[in-house]
Amino acid sequence: MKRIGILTSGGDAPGMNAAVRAVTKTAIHHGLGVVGIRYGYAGLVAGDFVTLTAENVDHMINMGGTFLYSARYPEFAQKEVQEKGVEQLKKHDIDTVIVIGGDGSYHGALALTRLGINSIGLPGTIDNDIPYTEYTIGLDTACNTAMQAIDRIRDTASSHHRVFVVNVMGRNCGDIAMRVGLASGADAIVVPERSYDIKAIAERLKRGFKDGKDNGIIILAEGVMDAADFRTELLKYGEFDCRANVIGHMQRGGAPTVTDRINATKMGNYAVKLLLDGKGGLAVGMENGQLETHDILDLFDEKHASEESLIDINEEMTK
Ligand SMILES: Nc1ncnc2c1ncn2[C@@H]1O[C@H](COP(=O)(O)OP(=O)(O)OP(=O)(O)O)[C@@H](O)[C@H]1O
Ligand SMILES: O=P(O)(O)OC[C@H]1O[C@](O)(CO)[C@@H](O)[C@@H]1O
Ligand SMILES: [Mg+2]
Repeated sequence: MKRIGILTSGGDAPGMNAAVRAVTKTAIHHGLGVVGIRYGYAGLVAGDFVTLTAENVDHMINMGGTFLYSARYPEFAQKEVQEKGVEQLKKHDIDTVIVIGGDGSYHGALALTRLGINSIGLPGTIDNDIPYTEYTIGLDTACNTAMQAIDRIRDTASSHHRVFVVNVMGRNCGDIAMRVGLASGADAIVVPERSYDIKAIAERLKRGFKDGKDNGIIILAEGVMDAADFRTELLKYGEFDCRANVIGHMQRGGAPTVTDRINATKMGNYAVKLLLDGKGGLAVGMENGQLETHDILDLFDEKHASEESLIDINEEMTK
């Protein structure tokens, strides 16, 4: 093995830098060189490479965003573009790659492996939408950030006896909404994985106010609909003082939590060991708190299993 290339791709996620740091430090420990590829697959094809040293990644464990930058570069789905990327890697003596990104980015990692560059995918996305893993790097920080925002929204909602419909991120996956909804004591959690009854939600809110509650919070996954549209629908079933709120990209920023730092570090360390063992085309995941691997190819036929029981628990606790 010569040198490891590392890139971050897709939406940035808190903890990506911690993973890059772990890869760099572990690789150096084993006498390997590490090259940072900037701007995801776009930088790979352009040859935007930077040698990483232990000093480069110092203080990176606590930094949000990705210092390697990220990109959405759909052109990388084309074989001839992938081959240009491989040429760049060979030119720079890089024979293995670690990709930190979401499900889309994994397609690129598999393509590189098939073209002779052993590549390992680390789950780096706030969405937690990757099959065969209960956790993705950035999920915990994003949930904490959203939860803190909702705590603040509840303060103002209570002061005015208002209902707030709050959109949280997650693309087509409801995991952030489920976690944040339960953690913030939402009156309803609405996600793409489950059908919902907007009239029943309105009735529940009405009952709450009648019984003396002074606020209503609905956590709405962005994959279902916009908070503004949901508000319009809700108002057909009751007269609420109701506001729509979108937390948005704030959920992707900020210093990673302890959980994200530790898991990103473990995953980065593990990825180097997999490459040292000559492995490629694998996705690192976590099941019952333990790291494991699956063939990337197997992920594409699977759907991520959300912890939907969180919604059941929340439902059981609402009248
Ligand atoms: N089929 C594919 N083949 C090769 N590369 C791909 C493919 N699909 C996506 N990619 C690469 O991965 C990049 C990121 O994919 P995508 O935008 O789906 O984000 P992601 O990795 O799923 O992360 P997130 O959803 O968290 O933002 C794309 O811009 C592209 O460069
Ligand atoms: O940063 P962009 O391109 O606006 O993408 C937003 C999307 O990226 C994510 O933040 C991460 O995949 C999703 O939750 C969201 O739907
Ligand atoms: Mg994705």
